[in-house]
Amino acid sequence: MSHPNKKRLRRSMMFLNAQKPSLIKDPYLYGADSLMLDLEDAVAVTAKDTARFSLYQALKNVDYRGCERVVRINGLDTEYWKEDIRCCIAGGADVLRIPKTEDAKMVKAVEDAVLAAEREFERPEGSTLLMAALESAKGVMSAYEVCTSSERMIGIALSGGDYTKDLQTKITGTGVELMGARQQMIIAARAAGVQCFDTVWTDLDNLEGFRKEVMLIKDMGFDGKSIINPRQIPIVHEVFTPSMKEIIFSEKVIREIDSKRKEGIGVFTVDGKMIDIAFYDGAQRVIALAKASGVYKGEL
Ligand SMILES: CC(=O)SCCNC(=O)CCNC(=O)[C@H](O)C(C)(C)COP(=O)(O)OP(=O)(O)OC[C@H]1O[C@@H](n2cnc3c(N)ncnc32)[C@H](O)[C@@H]1OP(=O)(O)O
Ligand SMILES: O=C([O-])CC(=O)C(=O)O
Ligand SMILES: [Mg+2]
Repeated sequence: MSHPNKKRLRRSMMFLNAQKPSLIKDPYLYGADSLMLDLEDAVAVTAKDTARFSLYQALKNVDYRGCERVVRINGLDTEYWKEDIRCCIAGGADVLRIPKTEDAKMVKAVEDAVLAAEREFERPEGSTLLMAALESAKGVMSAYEVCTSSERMIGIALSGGDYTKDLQTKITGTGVELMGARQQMIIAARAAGVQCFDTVWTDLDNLEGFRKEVMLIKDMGFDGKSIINPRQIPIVHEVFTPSMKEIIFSEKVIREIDSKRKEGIGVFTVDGKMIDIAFYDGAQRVIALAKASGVYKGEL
């Protein structure tokens, strides 16, 4: 099974609380690549049923205008997750985010419930995608097995709040406590051919610190970031969208490699930088990201 949306653009994945009907009505207006409607930690235990009901109504009745609808279900150690899944599939969610994922067995349990619900509500089998949040040392240690646990898996996301609790440290704002997890997760995701997303930044008014963190994770290779507030969207998009300078350089690299190959030349320079075939895929990736982000005006 290969799903057309498995690798779509997911620079910004914005959480919103499914408990508040006002929040989930028209949030696509903010322009995040994906919306993550939360049934888990943003929803008080006393409001789980009402949140699920308002989520179902929103999935059924709101036109999200192409914005991907991810739902974070409750954890597998709760009494809620099975009903969450039925409600998501009945409503037509695009992706389910599994919180606190520790191993492939947990993904398989969700996959079984999703397939049963797709049959029950007559949705195409395999149409619902999955992603897994890793929120513990054990989860991060299992990153590769989780990435390869299901054909439905789009990728893994670091969940720094719960993860640092498990590591017996805290979010410092410097990123030092998340370094090992980020490195291990991006390597696992790339080895498995799936996407990798960074954790939320909760220090809402510190937008400079946020920008630094986005730049760091972009340079590490991440595909995007979980976010919690519309103010964070333009920063993520600015950092993740290739600049005109990068686009023009990548075009030159692609064209020069194509033409030098015909002349039998393997290594040369572009704007004073050594280039050979090893740089081809990276340049193609910049152009693909520019196209997906809607900023490419060239002819490649
Ligand atoms: C550790 C974890 O588990 S993280 C995942 C769970 N957390 C969440 O889902 C939290 C999502 N975010 C939020 O609920 C809010 O942004 C808060 C509570 C953090 C801050 O709320 P506020 O102080 O109201 O933020 P702010 O003043 O920037 O809001 C501005 C506008 O954006 C809206 N807004 C804020 N956050 C969101 C959001 N995540 N999605 C959609 N709209 C939002 C507000 O409703 C407000 O709209 P209005 O001007 O029409 O009233
Ligand atoms: O997924 C996230 O980034 C939010 C979260 O649950 C956590 O930090 O524990
Ligand atoms: Mg968490």
